[in-house]
Amino acid sequence: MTTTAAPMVQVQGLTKRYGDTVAVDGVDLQVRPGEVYGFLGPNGAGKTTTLRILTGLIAPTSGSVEVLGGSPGQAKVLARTGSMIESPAFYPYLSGLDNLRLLAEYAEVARARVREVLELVDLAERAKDRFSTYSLGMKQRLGVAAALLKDPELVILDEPTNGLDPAGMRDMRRLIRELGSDGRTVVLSSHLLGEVQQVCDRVGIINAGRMVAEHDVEELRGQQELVIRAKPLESAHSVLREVLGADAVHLYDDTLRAKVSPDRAAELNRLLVRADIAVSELRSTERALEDVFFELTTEEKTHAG
Ligand SMILES: Nc1ncnc2c1ncn2[C@@H]1O[C@H](COP(=O)(O)OP(=O)(O)OP(=O)(O)O)[C@@H](O)[C@H]1O
Repeated sequence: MTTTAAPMVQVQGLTKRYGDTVAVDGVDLQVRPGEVYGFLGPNGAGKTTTLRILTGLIAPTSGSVEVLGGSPGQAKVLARTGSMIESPAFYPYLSGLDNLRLLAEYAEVARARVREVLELVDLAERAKDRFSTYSLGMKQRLGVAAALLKDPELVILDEPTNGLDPAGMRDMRRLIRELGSDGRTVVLSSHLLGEVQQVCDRVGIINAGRMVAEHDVEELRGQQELVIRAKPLESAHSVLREVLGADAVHLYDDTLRAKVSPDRAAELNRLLVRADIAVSELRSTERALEDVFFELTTEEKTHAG
């Protein structure tokens, strides 16, 4: 665990182009010591590209990237970083144990550490079975075990639950939470909101190569809004827009969602009734991360034209 407050990862204006494709477009992000940071975005948003840059696998086109106070790929940085980017490669005919022993030897890590990481990822009992007999979840957990061999301060995992069944996902989530509570800093990418909500402290949302938001998960979850069901809905929409501003009211299925404090419910109800609108429901709710995500990514699309 690090005692300095300096960020573990500091990225500014990061851009990566492949010919005409801009995979990552001016991304800023900051990962703080000890947090589990979720890098969330739909397929093709630029998550893997960014994580590959953070681990020094590829070079950025432009922008500044600092990992653990150094440059990605530098030996002293790699020594303190563990990563699993895309599916980890292991020898199918060797056991999990022997695969890790080979890696440990290569990385000059003590053999005893192999047992420790197998325990950590809950694979000790199947350690002597061939890799090819493992379930996808076990293969992924072995990938995490490999990433942990050097006892890294920073762990970078690209879509660690991708393709796993519900039980495999649950085990992986539990493992990530354990890593986080151990004082390690974890950066993971995911296209699953629920997952990020369950395991991360902070989330950076990326869409079409651009960072659309960076928030505390609690802060996002804690945002309140009013759900209003009324007839005619369009009239209710225009009344609320007038009072609250166009940005604060959205149509969502057959309801209106207003980003206001629940204290204003009675006042808004009065206004609607006075305008001859029948209000059948008016309640406050916490905004789901999914709504926030949807709103941010569609806004971004609109801005991008
Ligand atoms: N080596 C490459 N050559 C050309 N284009 C690439 C390359 N790698 C990624 N891209 C493109 O860059 C964009 C971002 O890809 P990236 O893999 O980073 O997204 P992602 O968010 O990780 O999505 P996924 O979850 O689908 O992997 C995509 O349009 C992708 O096709």
